[in-house]
Amino acid sequence: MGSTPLEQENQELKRTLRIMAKKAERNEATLNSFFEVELRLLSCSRLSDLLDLILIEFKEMFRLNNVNLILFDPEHAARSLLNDYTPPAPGNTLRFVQSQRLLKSIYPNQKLIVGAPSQPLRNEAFPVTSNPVESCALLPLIRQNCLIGSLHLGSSDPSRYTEHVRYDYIQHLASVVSVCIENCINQENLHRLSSIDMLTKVHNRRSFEQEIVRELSRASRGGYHLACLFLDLDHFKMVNDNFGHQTGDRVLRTVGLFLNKQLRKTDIVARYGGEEFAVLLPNCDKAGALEIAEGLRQKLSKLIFRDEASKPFRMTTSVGVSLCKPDEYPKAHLDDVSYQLIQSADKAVYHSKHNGRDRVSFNEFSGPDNRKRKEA
Ligand SMILES: Nc1nc2c(ncn2[C@@H]2O[C@H](COP(=O)(O)OP(=O)(O)OP(=O)(O)O)[C@@H](O)[C@H]2O)c(=O)[nH]1
Repeated sequence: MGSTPLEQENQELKRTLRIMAKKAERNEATLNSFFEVELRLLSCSRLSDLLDLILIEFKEMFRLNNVNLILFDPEHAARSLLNDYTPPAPGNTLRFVQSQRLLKSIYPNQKLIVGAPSQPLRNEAFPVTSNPVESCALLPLIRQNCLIGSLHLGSSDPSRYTEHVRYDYIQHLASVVSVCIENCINQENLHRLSSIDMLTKVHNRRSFEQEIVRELSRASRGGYHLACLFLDLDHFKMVNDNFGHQTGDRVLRTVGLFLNKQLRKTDIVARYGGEEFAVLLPNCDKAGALEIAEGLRQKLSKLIFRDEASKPFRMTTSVGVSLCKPDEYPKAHLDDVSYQLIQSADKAVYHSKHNGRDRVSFNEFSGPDNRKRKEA
């Protein structure tokens, strides 16, 4: 027997209700995952972590085929923080622009773009892609009414982003991404500024003293040596006296640049005082540290500097080396170990100066002495 129209209507209503309940469930799950994403964005303090989250994890979290980003970076503020960063698809997923022309052409009214992209838009937003983009959301990244970038979400599903739906959440997401990008760049640059020596662009003394504790902790965990070199330019006062302070400054800048170039990325170069540089060599034993120290001394003595009248001159350097294996002092406070390691390398420089300069001396690390640190 067939059902009555009332029963049919009832069944239809029930079906609609079930669909609506499913939709509500889905929406709630989406909203929750959006909140999660937002929290993760806000907790990134490094630009590279933030970019990984956007360019790699967004794809999976939002089930997208492509996520690309353009950043307006006129003064290389972002790029300078990303020296070691490789985007997931280099050259395609992350691009930097120095002028706002491209961004202004994509967003003439600074408004979100959704739907199937036109061919020119597709070329700009998804320049090289193996996955078809049938619909997309292009989000203008705006700070203080200024376009700072563009985030492109691409899907192979033509119905994923359509012109007839409001996308309040992704608009909100774009605002959060914009704030996070700006914050990461500012925070990291501020941190960098406070840790570098403005004249030579290597670490300053404060930063060196933080780094040495960090490196000692790493060396202790890894069970390896940390070598510390002190390099003190000989008779530097004469450079200032004979050629002027500006030439002296130029010498210091050149030496800072030279040391940074000569050493590995994992080594730390710092200006410890006026004409004194300090270097940390992680995972380097005595023979290795002495060889590096001697190599630096020899190369430094061959560097040619010029005075204000372009007259060439050379300089020599006294070097002090010490090293320790911090896991041999498991009970010691790392501040005490670092204090003693610095003292030890400083003593070694003193020996070099005392024995005629332009040489490398080694001083045996005698173990941490917490009394000395407290007296100092
Ligand atoms: N141009 C310049 N000179 C500096 C700077 N900081 C310190 N100095 C100078 O570095 C010189 C250090 O002189 P001294 O400590 O006597 O050492 P030195 O002449 O190198 O002699 P030895 O170390 O004994 O070989 C002083 O003249 C300081 O004025 C700086 O930032 N720029």
